[in-house]
Amino acid sequence: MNLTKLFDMQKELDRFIQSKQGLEGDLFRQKGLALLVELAELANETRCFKFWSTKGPSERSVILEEYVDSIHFLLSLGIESNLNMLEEWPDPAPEEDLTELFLKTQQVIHQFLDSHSMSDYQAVWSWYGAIAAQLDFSYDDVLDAYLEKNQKNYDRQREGY
Ligand SMILES: O=c1ccn([C@H]2C[C@H](O)[C@@H](COP(=O)(O)O)O2)c(=O)[nH]1
Repeated sequence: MNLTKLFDMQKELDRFIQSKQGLEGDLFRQKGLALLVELAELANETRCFKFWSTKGPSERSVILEEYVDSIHFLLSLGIESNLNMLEEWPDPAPEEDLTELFLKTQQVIHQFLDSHSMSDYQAVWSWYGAIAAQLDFSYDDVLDAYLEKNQKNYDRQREGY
């Protein structure tokens, strides 16, 4: 999937949020922690690791919205570190069960937060691609949900979130 339009939309949204909140400067570390939190929220909605519970996962739409919250912060981190020239979503990492995918993704996010490198940034995208595949989300599903949540984020700022 081509990422150029998403980077452009994210840049606009970030600019809007920062001006609304009266913020300037580097928010890389805050956004890094935000991405780790969103990843954990996503894992929590899938309930993939909750061997002690018989309750099933949340509704698909809830899981998809959590997924695209991560995509917002992943795009935003790319913009903060001038890596938004990445044009295509890198191929997904190999299939594994969801628990393993969440652990690997968390690991590569930490690596990227330390290195700021393009290769680690691409690796984070690859692991998110593998999570999407495992959850049966197509690129179109992700794109549509991103567009919807992007709009919701503007609305929330306007309503004083
Ligand atoms: O600089 C920012 C800050 C927040 N968000 C978006 C990403 C998520 O969709 C949402 C997270 O909000 P919470 O519901 O986790 O508060 O905010 C951005 O896109 N850019």
